[in-house]
Amino acid sequence: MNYVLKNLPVRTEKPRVTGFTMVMDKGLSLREVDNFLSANSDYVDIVKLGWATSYLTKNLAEKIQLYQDAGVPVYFGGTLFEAFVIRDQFDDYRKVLEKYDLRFAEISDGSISLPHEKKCEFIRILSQDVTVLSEVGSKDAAKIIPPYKWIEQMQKELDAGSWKVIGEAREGGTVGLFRDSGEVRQGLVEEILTKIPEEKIIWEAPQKEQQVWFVKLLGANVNLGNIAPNELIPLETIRLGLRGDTFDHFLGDHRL
Ligand SMILES: O=C(O)[C@H](CS(=O)(=O)O)OP(=O)(O)O
Repeated sequence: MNYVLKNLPVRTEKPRVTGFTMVMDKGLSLREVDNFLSANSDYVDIVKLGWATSYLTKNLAEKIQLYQDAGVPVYFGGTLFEAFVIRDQFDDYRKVLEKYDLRFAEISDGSISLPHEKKCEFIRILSQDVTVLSEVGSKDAAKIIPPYKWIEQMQKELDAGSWKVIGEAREGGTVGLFRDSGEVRQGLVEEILTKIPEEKIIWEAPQKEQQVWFVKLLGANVNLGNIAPNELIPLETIRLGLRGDTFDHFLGDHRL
């Protein structure tokens, strides 16, 4: 850090299991990735190449290499997995992961209808090749999944071999964990936390108010995802109580 400030919450350091931040890259150029890493590599734990943007991204292999050389793992958004599966191309998907030397993969069913047992089967198969993150929740705002179902699916996916489960919110943060206004479905989150260990969950929380809510509930080292590249240092300040939104939260008795 650039100077000393006392009584800050202790942040976990890389490689992190908690306090983990997933950034969504939706088409950065090589130069932008280089700039991003030079400013942010201490704070980013994993990068998701959002949905199927990797299909169109130029210099994809070089871009993945840039991240991986900086010690930042990369994975394709779950929508890409769904795009292969719906076309009966799961084996091709596995080959693509191998071609790009990806060691992480996301399995989701946010845009397709997939029997849950089948989703778990994909998790079991893919987790033999790579570390699997699986996403729970629908991208369809009209599809409200009750909390007990979220818990059941998260548990089964972890049992099938997922390393962590991701709570769906989309890029905008207006579905899944959140109402269409962006407000947190608080009861859902609290109920999930009664059964699923906190360190096993990555909460997609693209909006600042959502990040603040999670930091206040679970502390500086909550796992958060779908963070925009230029919002990473701002998020760190929220985690550390160095932005107005959480400034008082971590001060305790350390006041004038
Ligand atoms: O679920 C997500 O966060 C994303 C982005 S969006 O739904 O297309 O906005 O999809 P994913 O396939 O997980 O990258």
